[in-house]
Parts: sequence; structure tokens; C-alpha cells
Amino acid sequence: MSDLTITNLSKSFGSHTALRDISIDVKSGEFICLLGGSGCGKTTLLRLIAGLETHDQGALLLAGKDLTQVPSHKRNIGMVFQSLALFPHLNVAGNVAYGMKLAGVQKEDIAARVSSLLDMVGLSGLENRSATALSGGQRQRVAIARALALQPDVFLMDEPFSALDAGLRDQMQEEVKRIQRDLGVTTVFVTHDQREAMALADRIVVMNGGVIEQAGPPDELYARPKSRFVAQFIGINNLFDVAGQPTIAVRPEAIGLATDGAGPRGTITRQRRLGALMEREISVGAQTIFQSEFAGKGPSFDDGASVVLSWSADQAWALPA
Ligand SMILES: Nc1ncnc2c1ncn2[C@@H]1O[C@H](COP(=O)(O)OP(=O)(O)OP(=O)(O)O)[C@@H](O)[C@H]1O
Repeated sequence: MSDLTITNLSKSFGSHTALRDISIDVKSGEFICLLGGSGCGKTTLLRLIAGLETHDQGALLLAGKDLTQVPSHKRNIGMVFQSLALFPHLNVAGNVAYGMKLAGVQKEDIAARVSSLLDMVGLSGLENRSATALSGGQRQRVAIARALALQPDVFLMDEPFSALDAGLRDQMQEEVKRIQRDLGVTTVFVTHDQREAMALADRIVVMNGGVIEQAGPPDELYARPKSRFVAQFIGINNLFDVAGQPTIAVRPEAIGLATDGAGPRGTITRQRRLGALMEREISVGAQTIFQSEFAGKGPSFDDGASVVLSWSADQAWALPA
């Protein structure tokens, strides 16, 4: 069991509060993504879990055991941080074996384990390649194998794929998800990319200014954002403000268009077809509303057409004040 329990954790740097009252129960085997913009405290939270910083207040428990006094190297945590480079003087196998040697694992066991780890990350055959002669994706694979070598209770990753191009990033996301599921390792992954969080997480924790805005499964955040910040951060959400009433969030794909009827009226300012999808921008008063649908599903309109927007009540979500 490796439940990670974070309770009312706070951390300040001088007068700056980086984290305030953070509570998350990460279940054993769960994949959590910390999602938020620059400076919201994601990395600080990861560093507290890793023991690279100490918290000011609150509690951090792993499988019920208080981690406060446990030094970083005794926490049995595997890390892939952007800044944690490979050892350049070692080859691939040497990098993966490094922690096991330090931990006193038997030589034969190390060799077998290196081989199975490299197999897991798709690098079999590259054992003797220098760490300096690897592509970006290969370097990340070695870093992942190295981090998982000692079968950690918790696997921490901080924006590991942000330097990779889009195609490779998608591929690495799929592989990390597969590896994480196969091993069942409790994982906390930091990203500022909502698509990455959606693709990976069992549960997303949206952070803003050192506090948690909302935590929940991707579908729940997507369909039922609790605040304007989450609605906008998690993807394009159209927000309708009517004086004296709660703001209504409506997803682009929930909006239907017609020439007549009841509902807000607007003008199509832009439309483009992306493969099977038609995407439109519609100006309604001073607001731009996004609408999307399968091309050909609804009526077609000329650019500049005047249209009425509608959606069914169950597709609209009133944001709590
Ligand atoms: N060692 C430190 N000393 C002083 N301030 C710090 C320190 N580490 C972080 N901070 C501050 O704490 C806040 C949170 O930083 P953190 O690195 O956790 O943000 P982040 O969400 O990971 O952002 P990014 O995505 O840009 O890395 C920032 O305002 C940052 O400047």
C-alpha cells in the first residue's frame, strides 16, 4: 500500500506564500496530475513530497507513516524532473543501475533488472550507448527507467516531456500511462498543459496561486468546472454573464445554431473545417463564443450570417458564485 496523504500543507518563501492549505489524498496506484499556470506552486508541492523542501505547516504521510523527518533519499520516491539530467559519464545501463548500486543490490540482480527496465521503456539493445548520444525521447526513457529501478512507492514527474515535439510527447504520454498502469505505482505528475493532464490523469488537481481550485476526474472537471478559472483553464468553455444571475458555462460542442428561434443571437465571424469537425467563432454582443460540431451535422451558414444559439439545459452549467 502506498497511499500518499497530504493534509493542510503550507509553504512560504520569505513573505511569499507558495502553497496554502493543500489537502489531497492520493490513493495507492492512482495517477494524479497537478495542473496550473506558471508560479502556482506545482513544483514546490512536488519538492515537498520528495523531501527536497520542508513544509511549514500540515502533514505528509506515505502509507500512514509521517514523512516529515524522513530524508529525501529514504523516502523511496522515484523522480523524473526536468532538471535531473542523466549522468553524462555513464552509459545507458550505468544510468539505470546507479541507484541500485548505491542501495547495495546484488550485481546479478542489477543486470537482470536493468535489462527488464530497458525492455519496459523500449530501449533494449542500447545498454552500452553513451548517455550523451541519445535523442530527447530516449533520454526521457532512461530517466524513467532510472527513477523506477528501485520500485518506488511514489513516482514524481515534473513536466518531463515539455521539451519534446508534439508527436513524441503524445507517444511518451501513452508509454508513461502504460508503464504506470502495469506497475500500479502511485504517481504525481506536474504539467501546465490541460491536454496532457486530460490524457494521463485519473484525477486532476487544478492549482491557482498556491491553492487548489478544484480536484476531480478529467470528465468531471471538463463537464462541471467549479469556477471561471477552471472552466477557462481546462479548455474552451463559453461563459455567459447575465447581470444578477450566475455565470453559465457551455461547451462549444453543446451549442446548436439556427437562423431563428429563442436564444442569444450573434454573427459568425470565422468558421473553418478541421477534418471531420467544423469550428466557428460567433460574436454575441462583446463576447466571442466558440461552437463546434461534426461537419454536415447541422445546417451550413455563410461567413457573417446572423444565427441564434441554443443548448439543452443539461448541457449548461451554472458556475457557483
Ligand atoms: N526556493 C525558492 N525561493 C523563493 N521563492 C520560490 C522558491 N521556489 C519557488 N518559489 C516561488 O514560489 C512560487 C511557486 O513556484 P513553483 O516553482 O512551485 O511554481 P510552478 O507552479 O511549478 O511554476 P512553473 O510551471 O513556472 O515551474 C513562485 O512564485 C516561485 O517564484
